[in-house]
Amino acid sequence: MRYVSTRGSAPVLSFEEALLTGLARDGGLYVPETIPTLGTDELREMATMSYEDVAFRVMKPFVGDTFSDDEFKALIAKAYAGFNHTVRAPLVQLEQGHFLLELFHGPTLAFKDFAMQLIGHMFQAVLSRKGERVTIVGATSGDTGSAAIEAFRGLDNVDVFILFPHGRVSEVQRRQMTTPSESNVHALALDGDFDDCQARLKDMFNDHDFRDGVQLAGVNSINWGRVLAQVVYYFTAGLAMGALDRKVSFTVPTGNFGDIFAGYIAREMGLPIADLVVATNQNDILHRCLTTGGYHKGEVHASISPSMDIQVSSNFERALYFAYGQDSDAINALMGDLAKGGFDVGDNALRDLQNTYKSGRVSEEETRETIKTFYADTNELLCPHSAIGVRVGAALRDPATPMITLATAHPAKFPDAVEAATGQRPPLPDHMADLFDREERVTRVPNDLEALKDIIKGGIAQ
Ligand SMILES: Cc1ncc(COP(=O)(O)O)c(C=O)c1O
Ligand SMILES: N[C@@H](CCOP(=O)(O)O)C(=O)O
Repeated sequence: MRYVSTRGSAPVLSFEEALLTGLARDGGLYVPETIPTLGTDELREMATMSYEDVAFRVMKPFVGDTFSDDEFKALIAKAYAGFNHTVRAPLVQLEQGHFLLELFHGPTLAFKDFAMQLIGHMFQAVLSRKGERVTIVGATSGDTGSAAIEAFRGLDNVDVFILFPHGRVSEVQRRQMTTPSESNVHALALDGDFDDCQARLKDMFNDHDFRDGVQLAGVNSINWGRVLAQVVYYFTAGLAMGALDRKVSFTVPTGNFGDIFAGYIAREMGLPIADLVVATNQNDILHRCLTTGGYHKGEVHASISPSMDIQVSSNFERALYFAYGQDSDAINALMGDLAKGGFDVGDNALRDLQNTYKSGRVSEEETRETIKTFYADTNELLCPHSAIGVRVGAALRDPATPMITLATAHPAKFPDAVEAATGQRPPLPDHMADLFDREERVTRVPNDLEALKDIIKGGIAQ
């Protein structure tokens, strides 16, 4: 399998190279040159397999010969051994025809663990084989950062620097990033919003001297490995719901568009999916774009679903690339316009996007109301991001097609918002029970590329 950049002029890479490269050298995102498909017989066999066995079947065609089959199976087994649920991603029925896919049973309580735990083990295997070390820099609105730190803490061939927007993540999220004591972990609180963090990260990748000098690597969904690992749970959930005999739909709380794009890949691979529904919070640029075709940047408004406080949605570039028939010239033009403020999607591409994705938007008040009603009806707590998915999923579902809404984080990561809506404070699980007693270590950093580069160069282990 070969990987090409959405912008068309970066080298074509193998899976191993794409994993270590992160952002393409032309500023684009790597995508597989072709999307492999799985036949009905293979899907039928997968319907009764464990999460790990499905993961192997789904990812193997993309990974090629980077790992032997036995090595790849062992990496997958290690990745999910620490999850706190035997089926890894359980489905819970919400109401007739509407199901919740719980993706928060990993070590940091968010869906990011599914991919991050796996690519952590993949990085270790590849780096030890090559005798190389890398500097991972990540941008986070809260969950990618904690998952990355958990996956890479204490490794001696990796330094990990995480940029998060100062004051704009939940206290639990912040402490997950600032309390690990390993010297290869560096939590950087940036004066800005998540879009600033992600923009500075991409600036670092686009500064080739810096990137080569520090052996920069990325574990955001910039990295194809992240998106790939997230494709798996669409298969386990869809097949468990009988997707071979009837289509199923998914609703996905969305910000950087990596998770919903993984659903698109699952559908292209042959999983019978009816609707893929994008659910946004008040930062609704994706919903507006899918509705009107206009993608114009505004201010990021802080919300009670902070992980989705995003305006410049990185993976939307991948979606546009396919909507424009893999035309990298078109993507270069759109991304050039985005740098100046925004763009309008062409008519054909917009039709394609609208055939591929549906969308809905949920206000702050509606999010609180959904958490409250859900608690009153079920006695269960929902995280604000998952609540946004549940509300949009319920509104847009077709009664004849099962709807699976992704529950992307555990309510205990957002206790203030959940308590304000329900009066109930969700307790942290045992392994994090002393989180508020642990000492924090964080560097406050300016939204300034040169300053950040200096901080990172100075922090790398010699
Ligand atoms: C809890 C939670 N829900 C939803 C999202 C949005 O996912 P994506 O950025 O893949 O669209 C995020 C951030 O990635 C998140 O952390
Ligand atoms: N919501 C994310 C933002 C980064 O997304 P990624 O999928 O590109 O890593 C977060 O929690 O950090």
